[in-house]
Amino acid sequence: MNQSKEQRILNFVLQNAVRGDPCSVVDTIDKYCSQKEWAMNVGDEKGKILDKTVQEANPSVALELGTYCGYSAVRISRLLKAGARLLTVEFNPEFAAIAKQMIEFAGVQDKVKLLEGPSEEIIPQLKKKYEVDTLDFVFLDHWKDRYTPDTILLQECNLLRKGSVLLADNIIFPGAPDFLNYVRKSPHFQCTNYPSHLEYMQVEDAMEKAVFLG
Ligand SMILES: CCCNc1ncnc2c1ncn2[C@@H]1O[C@H](/C=C/CNC(=O)c2cc(-c3ccc(F)cc3)cc(O)c2O)[C@H](C)[C@H]1O
Ligand SMILES: [Mg+2]
Repeated sequence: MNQSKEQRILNFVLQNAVRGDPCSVVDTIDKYCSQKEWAMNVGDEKGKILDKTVQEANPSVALELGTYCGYSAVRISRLLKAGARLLTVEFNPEFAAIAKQMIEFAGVQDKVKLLEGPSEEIIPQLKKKYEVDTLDFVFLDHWKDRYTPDTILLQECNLLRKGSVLLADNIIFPGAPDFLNYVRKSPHFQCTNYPSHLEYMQVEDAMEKAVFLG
């Protein structure tokens, strides 16, 4: 049975990237997805915005919603300080298996915990089952219509603290209009927009940072 695109991306990394080098894994995925097959990784242009936001937040505990192939999990975890950790959530078992191998090949498995299941089930478990107090950083890159319900759920579960940073991908394309509305209208968030382009394309896109004010 022929391979999936995600399996082809992983194989290209296993054969062309440097084991234990997260930057080479990120660059190799970008090379494959810009030259051979497009895929919905955040990519290098928006990835640089992600990098700066992560470095500014310097999180001890970070959460990612929507692991997919693990591109942004590797990209985020390479910037984490000693002892810091990234929890990344993926409910598609095939993608979770790909991402697990990607994370291990990059050598960041000690910083990244891949949680397999739907975010709406996992978020309420973070405190008790995954020993999270509050989240310092959250990257939203899963189904776009789930950004708002999950942002509300994070608040209901008391997982955000004053200064927690949310960063959302695809504000313009495919778009997350209800999320944009929600955070920009809420008195509990301070928002910043970062115009950019869709990964590997010359199509407008943007990221939105929403800092929780408590
Ligand atoms: C209901 C369960 C919710 N809870 C969930 N819990 C856990 N995991 C979840 C949940 N919901 C989804 N996931 C997982 O996250 C991933 C999903 C990622 C979604 N990303 C996009 O759709 C997108 C599209 C384009 C795009 C641009 C241009 C085009 F022409 C086409 C596409 C670009 C982009 O940058 C994009 O990020 C993964 C595939 C999926 O299994
Ligand atoms: Mg995206």
